[in-house]
Amino acid sequence: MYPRKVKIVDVGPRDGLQNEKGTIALADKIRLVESLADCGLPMVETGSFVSPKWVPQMADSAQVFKGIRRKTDVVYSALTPNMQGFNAALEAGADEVAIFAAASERFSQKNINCSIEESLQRFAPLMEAARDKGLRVRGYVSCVLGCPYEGDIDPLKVLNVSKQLLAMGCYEVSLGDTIGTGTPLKTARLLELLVRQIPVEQLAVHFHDTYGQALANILIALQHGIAVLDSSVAGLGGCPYAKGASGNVATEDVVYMLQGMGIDTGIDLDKLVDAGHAITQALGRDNQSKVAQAILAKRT
Ligand SMILES: CC(C)(COP(=O)([O-])OP(=O)([O-])OC[C@H]1O[C@@H](n2cnc3c(N)ncnc32)[C@H](O)[C@@H]1OP(=O)([O-])[O-])[C@@H](O)C(=O)NCCC(=O)NCCSC(=O)C[C@@](C)(O)CC(=O)[O-]
Repeated sequence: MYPRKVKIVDVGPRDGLQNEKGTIALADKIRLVESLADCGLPMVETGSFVSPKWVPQMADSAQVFKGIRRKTDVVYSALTPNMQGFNAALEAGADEVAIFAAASERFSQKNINCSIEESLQRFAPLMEAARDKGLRVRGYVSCVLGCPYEGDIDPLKVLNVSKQLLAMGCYEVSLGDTIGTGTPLKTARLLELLVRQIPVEQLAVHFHDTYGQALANILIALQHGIAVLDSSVAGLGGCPYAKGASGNVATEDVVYMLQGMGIDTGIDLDKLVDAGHAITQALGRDNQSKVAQAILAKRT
């Protein structure tokens, strides 16, 4: 009924840190990526090559990529909105890139300054360049279960954008509940529609935990056969263009739940708790992971 093995993509160094207002030392960013890789995570979203005017915190992504000690079995990926970002990511040594579209017109305008249709046109040359270079491209769809500007989103819009990203050559689409308003019932309705038309191997889920629904929604995703989950160590994060959006579901909480279900992730939970503790200490932030809080309390 559930997948036996699940791939977790930790997006903490990108989605987790992009919204931080204060300066984060380059060394802390590098340490975070390296420590996540050391936990056994197969993929770490390491940075983003977007306009530094739009997202200043990601302005040093090239230095992060260049500074990390790499493990050969880990994919270090980057977010790229256009050719400029793609070229910079390639130059910095990203193993793969992700393009990001939305199921909401207004969010698309706020986030990347163009319509959904224009964003897809912008991605076309990037997809061609990636094909030429043999680089895999992941696709994101934001606002799949609600938009900060439009409210409810028609699941058919999510289906439509997802299919277009896959038709353009993305190997997988990650479905973003950007503001965390999804509930299990809404998630089930969306996924029932999607898995009828898209091979489940091409779907991933990306839940923010703003309303505390993320683990319940992940369980629904697993029931639909989805075996790729995005999360962020210590529950870091938030989208700068979605007011009030809190962090992604905490990786520690996801790993703990999956371990309890007998699902293999290949991740060392104790090391993960250490990684989350180190970055929250560096940021001077509370750790949002309940599991990390419990394990850390037990240790002392
Ligand atoms: C897409 C743009 C660039 C369009 O922004 P624009 O202003 O329309 O772009 P432009 O092409 O007119 O260029 C304007 C300026 O930006 C520069 N520029 C242009 N492109 C780049 C680039 N790649 N890297 C660096 N600089 C760039 C370009 O060089 C120029 O510089 P200027 O001449 O003014 O000095 C902008 O809107 C942008 O950067 N947006 C990024 C927004 C973002 O990163 N949002 C957060 C990530 S999405 C997210 O969190 C959701 C997700 C993925 O996690 C899933 C979920 O939870 O839903």
